[in-house]
Amino acid sequence: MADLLSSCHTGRPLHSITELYRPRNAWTLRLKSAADLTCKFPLKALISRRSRPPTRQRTVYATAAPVSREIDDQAASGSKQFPVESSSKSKKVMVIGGDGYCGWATALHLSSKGYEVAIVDNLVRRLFDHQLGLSSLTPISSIHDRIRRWKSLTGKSIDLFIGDVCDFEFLAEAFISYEPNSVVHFGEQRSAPYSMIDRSRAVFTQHNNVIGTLNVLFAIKEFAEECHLVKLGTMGEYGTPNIDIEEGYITITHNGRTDTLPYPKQASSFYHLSKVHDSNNIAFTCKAWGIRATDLNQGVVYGVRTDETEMHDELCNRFDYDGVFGTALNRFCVQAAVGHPLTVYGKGGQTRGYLDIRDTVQCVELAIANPAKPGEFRVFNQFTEQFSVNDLASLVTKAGAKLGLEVQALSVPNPRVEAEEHYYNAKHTKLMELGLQPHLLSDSLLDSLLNFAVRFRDRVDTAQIMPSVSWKKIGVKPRTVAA
Ligand SMILES: O=c1ccn([C@@H]2O[C@H](COP(=O)(O)OP(=O)(O)O[C@H]3O[C@H](CS(=O)(=O)O)[C@@H](O)[C@H](O)[C@H]3O)[C@@H](O)[C@H]2O)c(=O)[nH]1
Repeated sequence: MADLLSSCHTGRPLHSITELYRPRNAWTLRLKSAADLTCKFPLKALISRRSRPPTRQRTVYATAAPVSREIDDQAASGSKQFPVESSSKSKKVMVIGGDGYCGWATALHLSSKGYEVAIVDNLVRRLFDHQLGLSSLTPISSIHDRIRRWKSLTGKSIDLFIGDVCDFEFLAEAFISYEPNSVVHFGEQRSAPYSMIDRSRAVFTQHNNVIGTLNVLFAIKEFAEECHLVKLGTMGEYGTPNIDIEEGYITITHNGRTDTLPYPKQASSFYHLSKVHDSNNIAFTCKAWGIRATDLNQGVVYGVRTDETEMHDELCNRFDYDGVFGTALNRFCVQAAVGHPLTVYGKGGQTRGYLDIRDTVQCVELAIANPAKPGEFRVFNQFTEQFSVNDLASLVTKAGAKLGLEVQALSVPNPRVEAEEHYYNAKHTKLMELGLQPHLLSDSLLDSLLNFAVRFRDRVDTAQIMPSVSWKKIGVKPRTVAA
């Protein structure tokens, strides 16, 4: 904890979140690499000696503290029992990053659909806010209160493993004790601007994301080889090529020979690049070890409410509007609500795929319910509609006017290095074929998002709105001030 406080104080980014939860030298056995450990000590045997019998609800900390049933017991009284679908018994899903924006909504959705759910999270997203002086538009409860409230409302338990997937021993223990059928991996540093603050944040992002995913792949190989990996990738892996974007693969004829190859990747931040590296590692392990995996190349997510999160204030999701973690449409709604000009970066012709958070949770459910085959590396483009930044600005301006808000769009110098006018046409049919029923961005949806922002506008810190992370100015000196 001393480390945590000093990190918050100095703004020093952590190289690994494990630093927070485990004093140095606390383990007699430090894992340098899985291969090291496997040859010196039989890892399965080592961990099975330490593991506990499965329990209905667990909270396991990185240091393998005793199992706690406290949340269950406190919450069980007076709960409304939802029917559990019979097939759920064998459907155990581990949601890595289940305390974050997409992860929390997904964990609840899967739980409500009858899956057994365990959240694995190191809570580092909350720490980033402390370090940078940021805050969600919406007040969010602790993960413990969230899970307790869910249990009291629905009777459904969510297991909790608090720790870092970069710490393989922790991850191995979570896998062995939980025995997941599917792993949904949201547990990555997901902000492009965060990864461009300074050298150490760039290194943190790539280390955290790439090594975390590599550890998940090793854990599947070693402990759960049938387990289906559903990995959150990004549409940003493709960049903005001047040809149509396919779903993962493109068939090319070159010098008279034809092959179907991974679609070219042109990511444009250290964050987006980390996802490219992940995709390569996953594709390789599918081939080499027969892992089954689905890479969900997700677009920009908007919205905040899902059927489950709106059941109670304590289930409320986070809503980022700042220049580091806030994404385009959500930011514009908050800006409109507080009378701040909409921050269109550069010419505003940047076009991306977008989707409602209610579709994120639906897509993940569809991927889990229709798993990839052993050895298959499946790629789905996960978005429902394309918009340019200018499109979004004019939609928000119109919706704002209906609510009596005076909204203006302002072109601000683009802090990023990206094409501001370009061709963009990305395929997104595979999830539709599996049955996705999209929530498209209608007037009424935009009205409700704006109303939501208006409801919480007193919580907005307008100093966090303008972008302050520059792709070109990134340097080696640690930036300790609010980004
Ligand atoms: O106030 C703003 C904010 C953003 N933009 C522009 O809007 C576009 C999208 O930016 P964003 O911040 O909404 O989204 P991005 O940085 O691309 O990242 C987000 O969306 C990605 C999907 S995608 O964009 O790569 O398809 C996810 O992978 C990330 O985790 C998520 O943070 C960019 O061209 C950006 O320059 C503005 O013009 N004004």
